[in-house]
Amino acid sequence: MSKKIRVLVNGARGRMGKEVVRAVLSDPALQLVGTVDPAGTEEDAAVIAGLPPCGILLTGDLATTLEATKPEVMVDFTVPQSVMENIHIALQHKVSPVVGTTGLSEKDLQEIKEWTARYETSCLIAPNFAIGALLMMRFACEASRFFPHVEIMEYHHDQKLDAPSGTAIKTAEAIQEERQKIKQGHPDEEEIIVGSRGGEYEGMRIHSIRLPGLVAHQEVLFGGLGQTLTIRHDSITRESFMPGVLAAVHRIRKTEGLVYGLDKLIF
Ligand SMILES: NC(=O)C1=CN([C@@H]2O[C@H](COP(=O)(O)OP(=O)(O)OC[C@H]3O[C@@H](n4cnc5c(N)ncnc54)[C@H](O)[C@@H]3O)[C@@H](O)[C@H]2O)C=CC1
Ligand SMILES: O=C(O)C1=N[C@H](C(=O)O)C[C@H](O)C1
Repeated sequence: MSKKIRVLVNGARGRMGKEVVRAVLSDPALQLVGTVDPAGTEEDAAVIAGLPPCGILLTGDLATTLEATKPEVMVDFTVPQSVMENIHIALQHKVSPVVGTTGLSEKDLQEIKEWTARYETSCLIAPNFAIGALLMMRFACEASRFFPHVEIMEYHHDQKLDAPSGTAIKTAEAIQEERQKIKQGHPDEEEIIVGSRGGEYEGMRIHSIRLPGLVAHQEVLFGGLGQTLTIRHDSITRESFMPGVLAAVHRIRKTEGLVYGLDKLIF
């Protein structure tokens, strides 16, 4: 059997981190070597994830843990405030980040690209790891060639820190490359309550809904003459992201530079 890929999970105490710990432990080709989360150190990562102990304890400092455990890949589901520093530290240690954390700007992506070149280490930034979400984005791009009037509605749990979601931003960016440029809505429309028409990206409106009970959902709604078309994806549980995360962990070391979007790695 070929050598196992050594994996560190950053944010291992979070909703996604626990799911990733379970997924990595269930994949015989991967070896969980480290778990980091300042919210709860010295606890067994598998126990936190609801499994029998695996002997890997949570630690609080990424750089020290990278040096001690020597992973090849760091999976990061943390918070927008720390993700840039996490990526920089991992790349400095020649560890490939597989990043699901959202809230990164275009400027951030440019900086990460420069780091990947400087440290000669690949990095994946994937706003959404669910295969269905990738297809939703792809189908939305296709539809926007025929229906340039489009609004994006994203629905998430109310603990989410960033708005709009990384997926909505990626969808709008991808649609923008395909669709005819137009100004949507009535030229004289007025917002009586500020924000009613949502955020604007290149003439497209993005609406962010936050409610308990939701996980991660998105509708791309197109309007044309006498018809509408809705393309919708629902992540009902966070397991939906795991096949994509595992595929990325398996492939990231075989690629170079910055990869933005899981579609670039698997389609
Ligand atoms: N790309 C994708 O497919 C998906 C992306 N996400 C994104 O992943 C991120 C995490 O989401 P959740 O797990 O729901 O959040 P969460 O709040 O449940 O977990 C975040 C964890 O990161 C930890 N953390 C905070 N600062 C840290 C640091 N400096 N180093 C290490 N750990 C740190 C927190 O203590 C917490 O345990 C969010 O940005 C979210 O938008 C979530 C689901 C899917
Ligand atoms: O915070 C979440 O939960 C999610 N975040 C990602 C995003 O911002 O698009 C991916 C998914 O929608 C879940």
